[in-house]
Amino acid sequence: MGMKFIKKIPAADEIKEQMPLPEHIREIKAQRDQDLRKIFCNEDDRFILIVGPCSADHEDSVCEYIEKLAQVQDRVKDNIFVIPRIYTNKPRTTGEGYKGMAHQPDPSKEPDLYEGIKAIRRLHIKALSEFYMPAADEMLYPENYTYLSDVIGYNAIGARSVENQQHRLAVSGVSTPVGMKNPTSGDLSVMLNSIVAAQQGHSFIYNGWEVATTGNPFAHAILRGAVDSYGRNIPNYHYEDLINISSEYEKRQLFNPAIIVDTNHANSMKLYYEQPRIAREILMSRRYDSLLKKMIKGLMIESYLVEGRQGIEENVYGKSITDACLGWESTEKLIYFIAENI
Ligand SMILES: O=C[C@H](O)[C@H](O)COP(=O)(O)O
Ligand SMILES: C=C(OP(=O)(O)O)C(=O)O
Repeated sequence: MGMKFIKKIPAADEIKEQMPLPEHIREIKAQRDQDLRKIFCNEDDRFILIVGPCSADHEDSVCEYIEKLAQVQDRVKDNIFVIPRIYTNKPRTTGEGYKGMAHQPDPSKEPDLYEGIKAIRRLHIKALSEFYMPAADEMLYPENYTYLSDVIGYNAIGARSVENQQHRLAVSGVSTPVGMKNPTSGDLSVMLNSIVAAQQGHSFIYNGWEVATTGNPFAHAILRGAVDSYGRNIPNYHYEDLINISSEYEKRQLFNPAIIVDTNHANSMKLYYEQPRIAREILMSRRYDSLLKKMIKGLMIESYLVEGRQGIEENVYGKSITDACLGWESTEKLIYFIAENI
């Protein structure tokens, strides 16, 4: 077997016991989770913004970013529900490159998965305890979800994982909203089928247990654009796309139909500075059509303290080492614009 067993990682219960979420924060989180579910049930018409760095690479810069976001959240709280992105696992197209804090708690050092698991739990607990906003993360490794299940407010299943059965079944056992992204090919039936699967209960093997789930009625769609067989980008945020997708989605008679639009990735062709323009266009489409107004519940925006991206060795504080992000000033302006124009 070409696999070396390096270290036995303690089970989630053990790590949670060592690093508990304080009781009063649990209550705040439960309230915030309840508020978010109400948005998905159409009982609250606030617009969701899932916003933050492409990857949560350093605890200090990510927390500084979220502190700024919390101040803005306070000013726009009547119209906008902010979910910070704390993305601690990164899927990679070829397997090469930084795979997130879960792999490398210090991006300049060698991978250390045991320290990584503790580092990502520490970061989620710190951000939640200081700023009271449960964050979004990508459920890249379904088996690792248990290490964070009490702290995360929103999960996404990425474009490279959404057709995978274990991801879909794991989502069926999550009680907070989970966004299922369209796959990189753009095939919408894959995304819609993943929602069908996640909304039903299943029995399967998970972390050495036979488990049964009841289905997640808050599994929904995230549109992130696509790439064709020649590597060209095909956005899916334009008015006609949104109308077609919303009608297809409605036909399936799923629980709580909802769409989040990712303004970066293949929608912006990874041109991070296009995100404000794309966000404006989506707001306009939403205002124009009542079905879109109901279905499009929010946006996902990639943003960090400093705009753009850098090589992992460059060490600019608060600048992305994965995909290029919008800088803080443009992000703040964009959030206020959205708050005034939804
Ligand atoms: O969001 C980040 C990236 O788009 C995703 O992880 C894939 O990255 P890569 O194509 O640079 O590997
Ligand atoms: C990896 C991400 O997205 P996608 O799965 O759409 O590529 C992401 O949102 O960081």
